[in-house]
Amino acid sequence: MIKEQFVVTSAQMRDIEGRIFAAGMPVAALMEKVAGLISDRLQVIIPKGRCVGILVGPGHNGGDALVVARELHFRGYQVWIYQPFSKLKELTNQHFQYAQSLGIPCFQEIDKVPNCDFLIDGLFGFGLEREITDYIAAAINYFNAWNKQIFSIDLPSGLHTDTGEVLGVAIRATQTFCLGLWKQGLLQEQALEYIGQAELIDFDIPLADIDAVLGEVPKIQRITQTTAIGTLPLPRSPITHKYKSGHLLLICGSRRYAGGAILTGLGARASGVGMLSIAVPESIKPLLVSHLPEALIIGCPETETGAISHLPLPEKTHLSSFSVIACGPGLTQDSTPIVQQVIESDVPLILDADALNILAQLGTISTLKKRQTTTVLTPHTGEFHRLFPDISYTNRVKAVQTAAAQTGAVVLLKGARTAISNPEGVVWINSESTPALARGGSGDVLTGLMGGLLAQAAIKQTPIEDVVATAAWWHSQAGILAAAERTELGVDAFTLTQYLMKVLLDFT
Ligand SMILES: NC(=O)C1=CN([C@@H]2O[C@H](COP(=O)(O)OP(=O)(O)OC[C@H]3O[C@@H](n4cnc5c(N)ncnc54)[C@H](O)[C@@H]3O)[C@@H](O)[C@H]2O)[C@@H](O)CC1
Ligand SMILES: [K+]
Repeated sequence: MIKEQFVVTSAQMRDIEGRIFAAGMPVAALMEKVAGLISDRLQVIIPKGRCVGILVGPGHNGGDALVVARELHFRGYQVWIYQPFSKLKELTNQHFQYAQSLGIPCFQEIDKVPNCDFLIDGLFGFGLEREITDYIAAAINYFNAWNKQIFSIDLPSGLHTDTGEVLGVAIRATQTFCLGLWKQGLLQEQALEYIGQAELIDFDIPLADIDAVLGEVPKIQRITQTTAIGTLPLPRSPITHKYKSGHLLLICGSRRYAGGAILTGLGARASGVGMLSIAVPESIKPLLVSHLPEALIIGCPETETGAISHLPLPEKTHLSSFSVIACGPGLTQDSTPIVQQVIESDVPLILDADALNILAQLGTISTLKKRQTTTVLTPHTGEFHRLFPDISYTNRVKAVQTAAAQTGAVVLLKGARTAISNPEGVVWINSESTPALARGGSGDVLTGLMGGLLAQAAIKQTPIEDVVATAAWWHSQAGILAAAERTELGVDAFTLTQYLMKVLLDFT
């Protein structure tokens, strides 16, 4: 396990730091170490000699900020301090006294502080307990309105450490230096606009203390390159053959949405899956064959609206001859019998897009209850709400944990911070993505990629949620690389499929 993987709540962070202090590490020493690391980072980012305003809170977040103030002062920056509180924690107060003794200008009144281009936000960290009100809220709005670069210590002040919700008002940070371990709130979608660029400041928390508090298998983990690459079906065994690399069946497309079938097929191709079969309405079979000559295209009888009416699988190749089935992209809602058929099968199944809307109409929980084998649901927020109308998704971690527990499925909730939970509540969060992916078709690509990876994983017995997490990571890394090379406007779903292979070369 690497530090970047862990995700903690404020209570867990409190417990972990409590163990460090109980073991003898003085609080002041840890504060000095942490603030020293932050000062080193700031010295690289903020040009020498510039004016830096330090916003100081009443607790140890403020203490961190005061140590940073002292250090930047000695390194030649023009530092001033804004500290509007009457009661400070003991250690924070000592640092405040010392900063004043050094002649660093300190202000208690907001309208007295001089202008400057860089602010350090040390108002609140993981000790924020309640909504921020009156003169503190006014100060936060005041500094946000400056539209200057703000560097937040641990968390942007005002964000709930666990849910990422704004407690009244919050600092809009340019960069956030998260201390020691990623706080859960920083991985929640609603916090994104306040966090800016987030980075972890590792201050050598012993793994033993983390394990003691989080347990052997931490409930919530952040997907990292290390965890994702480790789950890829690489390297291949030299004696493999096409049937040992999984056989994926995609059931997708309609006369109206032929493109969805093609994009899903291209996503599956990029996964390296050994055998790929794609069931589509007969009328678009030639189209699929032309885009995916290596795939076995199954032309299906279709309804008068051009949707698949049933699967003409010759008796010998019935559904259970496939390692995985992925169903839904471009299906339209006229293929209910197909969705029922695959749900009743005993084949590991991914349901996406229209298959999810059909599942919602059939009754999510009651329909899935019968399934004994792996099911993966990949809704975006709208589909999630239709599937689980009474689960709130403001805290997306809790939302996927609840949905997974209720259905017995692995649930992936798409978004800027995609969250994945297995039925036992073990959660993966994909913490890097790009708005470039918020386009029609990119979800189809993910479904195909995920299906192909799951089909190959069936052989290695990799936990399902780890494979789903790897698919989400790979998909977003391809989007990030494509956006870097083509801008965020240049990542259409087809282009995305081309970058899936390219990005992997950077990581393997
Ligand atoms: N625990 C430790 O000793 C260490 C903590 N560190 C820093 O200390 C922070 C945690 O420090 P604290 O636990 O003192 O808490 P914070 O500094 O995050 O919160 C400050 C204080 O603000 C008060 N407060 C909370 N909500 C408020 C509100 N809405 N309006 C007004 N006042 C409010 C609380 O009484 C709290 O004590 C971390 O985020 C990190 O920056 C690091 O220096 C590492 C060492
Ligand atoms: K802060």
